[in-house]
Amino acid sequence: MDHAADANRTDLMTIMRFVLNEQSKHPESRGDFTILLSHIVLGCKFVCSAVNKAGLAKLIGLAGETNVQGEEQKKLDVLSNDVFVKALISSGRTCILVSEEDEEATFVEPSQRGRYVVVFDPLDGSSNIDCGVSIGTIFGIYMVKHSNEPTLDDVLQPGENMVAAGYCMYGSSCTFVLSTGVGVNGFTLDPSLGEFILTHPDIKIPKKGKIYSVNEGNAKNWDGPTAKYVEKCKFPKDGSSSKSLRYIGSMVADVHRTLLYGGIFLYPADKKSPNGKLRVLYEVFPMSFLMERAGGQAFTGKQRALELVPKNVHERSPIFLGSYDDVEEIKALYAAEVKE
Ligand SMILES: O=P(O)(O)OC[C@H]1O[C@](O)(COP(=O)(O)O)[C@@H](O)[C@@H]1O
Ligand SMILES: [Mg+2]
Ligand SMILES: [Mg+2]
Repeated sequence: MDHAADANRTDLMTIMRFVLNEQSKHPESRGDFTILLSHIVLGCKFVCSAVNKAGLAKLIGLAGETNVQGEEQKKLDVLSNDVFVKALISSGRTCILVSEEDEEATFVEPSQRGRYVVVFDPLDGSSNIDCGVSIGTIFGIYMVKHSNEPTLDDVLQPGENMVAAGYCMYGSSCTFVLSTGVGVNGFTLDPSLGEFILTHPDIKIPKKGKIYSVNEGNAKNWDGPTAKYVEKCKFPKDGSSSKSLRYIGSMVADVHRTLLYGGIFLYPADKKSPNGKLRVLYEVFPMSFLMERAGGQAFTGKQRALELVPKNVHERSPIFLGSYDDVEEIKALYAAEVKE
């Protein structure tokens, strides 16, 4: 490494410096959010390190348990969940936690309680763990209404009430993407410093993209608008070029590529899964929040995704998210179906 050049990088913006700068814009702030975020970041670094040495440390394979969704839990799912639950509770800033891996919401003891609700998917893309393909962590943060008496209503809020959302992708590099409500910023972990550095300031998704991302193996069960949309991507009739298909099967990685390159990510409803597969609170909402803040859109097939009001913590929803113009097209197809 060129240390002289490194020393000259006076603009090195670490994620904590970034959040402290944001905090200073709100003189009334007590710094609670900054502390909460520092614990989430620490959890991500811990999981990143475990993911990197998974094959060596015998962390791949099944843990022998099944989670509430009936899915087999991988060892890394279990470990990541433990890491985030401990990191979040020990921040002293959380009140209620909802994890993909836990059946019920966790209400934090009054002595350790703070003002935030955190919903999270500790490890997204589990099916890609054993082959070393990109996986991630997704989170969304709400403010509790009354911290003295937290109830499930504090969790079952529409996504537009979130105060922040983000994800960390454990890929060829470890990337943390965050929105605290205005704009979206991306940070890359410098392993030699152990710090996330701002590398993707003010991310804006291209207005239209050249990529669609969907599990085409489910095509025989799709509804009309989804089938028509994918057909248009492959065989456009308006003279435009066809779109390329890219599908990793880890939402974090598929959404990250969509955010940076543009295009659309679809996990639609189908005849076998009328509510789709992805979970509203800790997959659909955080990613929809980020997409909208980056200038894109997120649609369920019926409505703007962030306006959904979940009725239970593990509820699922179809989701179409990405570039503004691409989502407009699928919205038009669903609107036309209603008129037919
Ligand atoms: O294999 P499929 O049905 O295409 O599903 C892929 C989707 O499932 C998920 O892996 C579900 O997430 P988990 O691994 O957290 O259960 C998403 O990341 C991804 O978008
Ligand atoms: Mg997931
Ligand atoms: Mg998961």
